Amino acid sequence: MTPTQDKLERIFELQEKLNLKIGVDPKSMDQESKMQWLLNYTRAISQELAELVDCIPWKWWAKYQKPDLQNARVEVVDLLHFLVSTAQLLDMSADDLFEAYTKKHLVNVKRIDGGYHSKDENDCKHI
Ligand SMILES: O=c1ccn([C@H]2C[C@H](O)[C@@H](COP(=O)(O)O)O2)c(=O)[nH]1
Repeated sequence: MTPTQDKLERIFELQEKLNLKIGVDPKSMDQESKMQWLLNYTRAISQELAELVDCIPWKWWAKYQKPDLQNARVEVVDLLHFLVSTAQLLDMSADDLFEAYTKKHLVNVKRIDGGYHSKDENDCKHI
């Protein structure tokens, strides 16, 4: 990591390198391959999320389960790998993700401050 590089940028760089090593290059994909890889990553996210759930005793009828918070942290990191890969497939850079996050954050705060009694389907169109 260079002294001026931020952590999100570094994560995006490492993820791009790992995915290239695995043989996945979003920059050389046609639309059909992009759709296939979006599905692959969203399925992977769903599976990793299930693994995260398994780190928490969720079976209300069973007594053998124990929390595994160390593994929960690893699952969060696995999820981040696939989330960043998904963002990269959608042509988002670390800067784009940060900008979209902060814009959506403002929408969320406005919704909560306004009581969030109804959903405005258009309040995210500018993000
Ligand atoms: O295309 C891929 C495939 C895997 N992984 C990373 C994400 C997780 O950290 C880990 C998941 O692999 P398993 O531990 O479930 O084998 O590999 C990627 O980043 N990109």
